Amino acid sequence: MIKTEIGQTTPDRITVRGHDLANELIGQIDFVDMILLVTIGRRCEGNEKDMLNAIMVTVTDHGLTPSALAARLTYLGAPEAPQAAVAAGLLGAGSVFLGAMQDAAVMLREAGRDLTEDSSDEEVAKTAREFAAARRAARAPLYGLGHNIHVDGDPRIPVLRAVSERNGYFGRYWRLLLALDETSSTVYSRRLPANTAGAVGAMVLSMDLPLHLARGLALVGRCAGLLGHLIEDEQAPIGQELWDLVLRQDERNKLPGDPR
Ligand SMILES: CC(C)(COP(=O)(O)OP(=O)(O)OC[C@H]1O[C@@H](n2cnc3c(N)ncnc32)[C@H](O)[C@@H]1OP(=O)(O)O)[C@@H](O)C(=O)NCCC(=O)NCCSC(=O)C[C@@](O)(CC(=O)O)C(=O)O
Repeated sequence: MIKTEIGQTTPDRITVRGHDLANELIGQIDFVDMILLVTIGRRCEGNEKDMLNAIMVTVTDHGLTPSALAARLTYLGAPEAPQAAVAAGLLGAGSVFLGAMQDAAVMLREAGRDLTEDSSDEEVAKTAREFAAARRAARAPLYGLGHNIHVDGDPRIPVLRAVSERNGYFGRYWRLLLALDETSSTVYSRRLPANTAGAVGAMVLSMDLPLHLARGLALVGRCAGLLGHLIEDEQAPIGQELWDLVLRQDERNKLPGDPR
């Protein structure tokens, strides 16, 4: 039997996780509750909603990132297919940009396997030093650390930390992430500041949610951001200008009207 436990439908009724969509969900729960309902089969509990809302707001947009550029260039070629442009913007959400939340969660769980919530700062710092040195030796990236723009610190980190603290989710994984940041300049050629991927990874781990939600929430949130870029592109398209800019920066390309 081909089936799903997520939703069922009849001619006059749709159920989602056993709830009547029309009579129990629409107009009665919000999108963050619905995300958890379809992904893990229950609505938010305790302080989860505040955490998840903060994650969704954080990942929605970051300006002309690789994901936004991919979406707007795809939209240049296929204005009839906004879904393709959004999909193009999500395809690059991988272990380097945007999707690294999941890689960071997996790495922090591995690095913190011998730590507990009661581990001392010294134990956390020692774990971070040894783990960073081992990653360096293996030439393996420290997921959740480093940034090509926010080289002196990701402005989103202090507020995501504060959200986690006020909701009781500032635990060993957050402490380990910050300890890795702290020790990075002694292991690498420069400081690798904790970044949003690391913070979201630590938050999803601390809430004991499935790690797929780390990258998954980034995909859901960025969908809205990419939609914003497409709507803006309707009024102020940038795709052609981007293409021309790239061509012109190589003098072997000449565009109509360019000086010979
Ligand atoms: C993010 C970036 C590529 C930046 O690189 P950079 O360009 O600054 O540095 P590079 O020139 O590559 O490296 C110079 C030297 O440092 C070494 N090095 C650098 N980082 C290192 C590291 N973590 N572990 C070990 N070594 C490292 C490297 O090996 C080299 O060593 P060497 O060859 O010996 O000189 C890099 O950190 C990285 O891969 N991080 C891990 C993946 C990660 O966490 N991604 C999340 C980024 S946040 C995000 O996704 C949200 C978003 O950005 C996206 C969006 O919105 O769409 C947003 O903001 O929302």
